[in-house]
Formats: sequence, C-alpha cells, structure tokens
Amino acid sequence: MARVMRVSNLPNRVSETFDPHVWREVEGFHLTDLTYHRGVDRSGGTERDLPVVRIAFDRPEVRNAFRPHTVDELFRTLDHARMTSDVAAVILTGNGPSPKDGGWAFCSGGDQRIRGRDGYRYETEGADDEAPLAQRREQIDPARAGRLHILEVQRLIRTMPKVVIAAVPGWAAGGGHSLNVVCDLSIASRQHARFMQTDANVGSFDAGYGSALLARQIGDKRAREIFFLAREYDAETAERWGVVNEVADHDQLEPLALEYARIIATKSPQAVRMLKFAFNLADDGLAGQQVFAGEATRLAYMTDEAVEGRDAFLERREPDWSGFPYYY
Ligand SMILES: CC(C)(COP(=O)(O)OP(=O)(O)OC[C@H]1O[C@@H](n2cnc3c(N)ncnc32)[C@H](O)[C@@H]1OP(=O)(O)O)[C@@H](O)C(=O)NCCC(=O)NCCSC(=O)c1cc(O)c2ccccc2c1O
Repeated sequence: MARVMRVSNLPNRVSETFDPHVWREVEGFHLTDLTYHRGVDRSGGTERDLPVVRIAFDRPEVRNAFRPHTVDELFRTLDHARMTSDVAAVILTGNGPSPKDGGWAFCSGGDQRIRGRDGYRYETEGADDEAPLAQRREQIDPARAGRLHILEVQRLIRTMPKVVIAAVPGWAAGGGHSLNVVCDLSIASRQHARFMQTDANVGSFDAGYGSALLARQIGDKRAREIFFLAREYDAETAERWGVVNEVADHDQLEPLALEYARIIATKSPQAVRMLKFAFNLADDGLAGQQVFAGEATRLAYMTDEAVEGRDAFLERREPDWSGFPYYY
C-alpha cells in the first residue's frame, strides 16, 4: 500500500536510464533476472509512494532474453502490481547497457541457449549464467518440463486492470517484440530502440497476440511483412507504423514513461479499467467478454438494487424490487 515515511537510502542505479531519486525497491522480492521498483516522491523531506511501478528485465549481457526463471519473476511482479490497489500503471522496460558491448535491449525473447524440444528449460540450482553453451545444456534440470509460459505473462498484461507502458530502450526482438505488442502503450528510444520479429528465423511462432494483435494494431500486410521478412526497423519507423505511441530521446525515455503514468493516475480508475477491457473485448472473444462483464458485475454490486437482492436472501424475505425501475 502507499506509504509516507522518512526518506530512505536511494536504491542502486540498476540501469543508465534509471533515476534512483524517483524509485524505491519493492520489498520482499529476491529477484535475479528482473528489478522491481515503486515510484516515490522524495520532495519535502518525506518519501511518498506514487501510483506507478517499474519492472525491468535485468539480463543486459544477453539483450534481456528471458529464461523460465525470468518469466516466473515477471509473472510474480506483474501480479503483485495487479493486486496493489493504489498502483495505476506499470512501466515495463529493460536495464542496460550490456557490460559486454554497450548494447541496449528491451527484450530479445526466449533464451535460445536453454530452449529444448518441449519449450524453454529450467536450469539446476546454482547454475552458472556465464557458462559456455555446452555447459549450459548440461545445467538443464531434466526433472522440470519445458515452458512457454511467456504466454501466461502476455495474458496477465492483457487482462490486468492497469495500464502497462512499454519503455523500449533497445532491442525488441522475437518474444520481446510480442511483449511490446501486448502492452497498452509504448515509447521507444530514438537512438537505441530497434525492432525485429525473429520468430520465424529460429523456428518459432507467436501465433497469438504477437502476430494477430499486431495485425489488428498496424494492419495485416505490415504485420505479415514484419514476420515474413524479419527486417530490422527503428523507433521512428515503429512510430509511423503504429508499433509504438511515441519516440523519445534515450535519456528522456523513462521520464516520459513516468509522465504517461502520472497522467493516467489523474483519470478515474474505474473508467480506465472499463476502457482497457472494452478495447480488448471484441478481439478476445468470450474471454474478453468475461473480463469486461466481471467489472460490470462489480459496478452492479455497488447499486442499491443488488444490495436489496443480497439483503433479502440474508433476511429470509422476498426481495422488494419496487424502487428499481426497468430502465430503457
Ligand atoms: C536481438 C538481436 C537482434 C541483437 O543483435 P546484436 O547484434 O545487437 O547482439 P548479439 O546478437 O551479438 O547479442 C549479444 C549477446 O546476447 C546474446 N543473445 C541475444 N539474444 C539472445 C537470445 N534470445 N537468447 C540467448 N542469447 C541471446 C547473443 O548470443 C550475444 O551473446 P554473446 O555471448 O555472443 O555475447 C540478436 O541478438 C538476436 O537476433 N537475438 C535472438 C532473437 C530471437 O530469435 N529470440 C527468440 C525468438 S522465439 C521467442 O522469443 C519465443 C519465446 C517463447 O517463449 C514463445 C512461446 C510461445 C510462442 C512463441 C514464443 C516465441 O517465439
């Protein structure tokens, strides 16, 4: 929950684009592949929570590729943000640059080094993340099934009643390209953001949101081009095509994402929630209808009419609907 307290120590600067003055680490998470922060206002000698969190891939040396453990952490932090009732918006980004070559990434999709025939494989406890390829394969835990559960994360982003903003500081490739598609809003770094849908290069295919929703967003021919040709495109092209909302200078990427979050937090939470689910409804079929209808049920529960139905049952009497007209 939002808290006001004395100013605490600043968190580590987890990325060159990260401003420690406006974030605190979210407690209780022991993350290895991500970082998770809550926005704070430290002006006036106190520290006050802001209604925004920042979740960032933290494997810059492999362009923020995800392994199953990364996906577990991503699901856990997103779900925590979903259930934190004073958080309006989530910024999803990638820390950087790579200490190896200075390259930037949002996310380069599934970690191909640990891809098995049944999906992406977990590694044994204490596995060496720096190990060469042959050793990586020996580190795979044979007792655990391969996973494709980035799709579960996509569904969580899609159905969580918060606005998820992708701040793309570098490469969005493969499954990282698809994550950008499923976020509600996107901002890309003018200098470093690059997009490429590499799925078909490596024998993979996101045949759900990654392709079909992309086609809905930017048009069918363009989406087919992006998948079938797998050509690199830059931030300005992405903006022109409708893959991102806005391009920002690299050092302004996170401030702009924060500004988006600040504006969203000035709007009615109920209106934002209903709008997000309304945008999803037609494309998500019955699942979309169920999510939207759940919120309609919540609104109904807030009425005197629904309260009368509940109370009549609890008081063992017939409900009196006489005060509630058949609206038309
Ligand atoms: C992203 C790149 C275009 C960047 O190119 P660049 O030249 O800038 O950098 P390098 O290629 O030299 O990379 C630096 C360093 O990182 C390693 N690396 C990068 N990406 C990955 C990765 N995905 N897996 C493992 N390692 C990666 C790279 O090997 C270098 O390491 P060194 O040790 O040599 O320093 C380019 O890197 C690139 O094309 N990357 C691969 C992109 C890709 O094909 N991703 C997978 C697509 S499939 C996918 O993501 C996917 C996942 C799912 O779980 C699905 C589930 C269900 C349906 C579909 C799914 C799906 O499609």
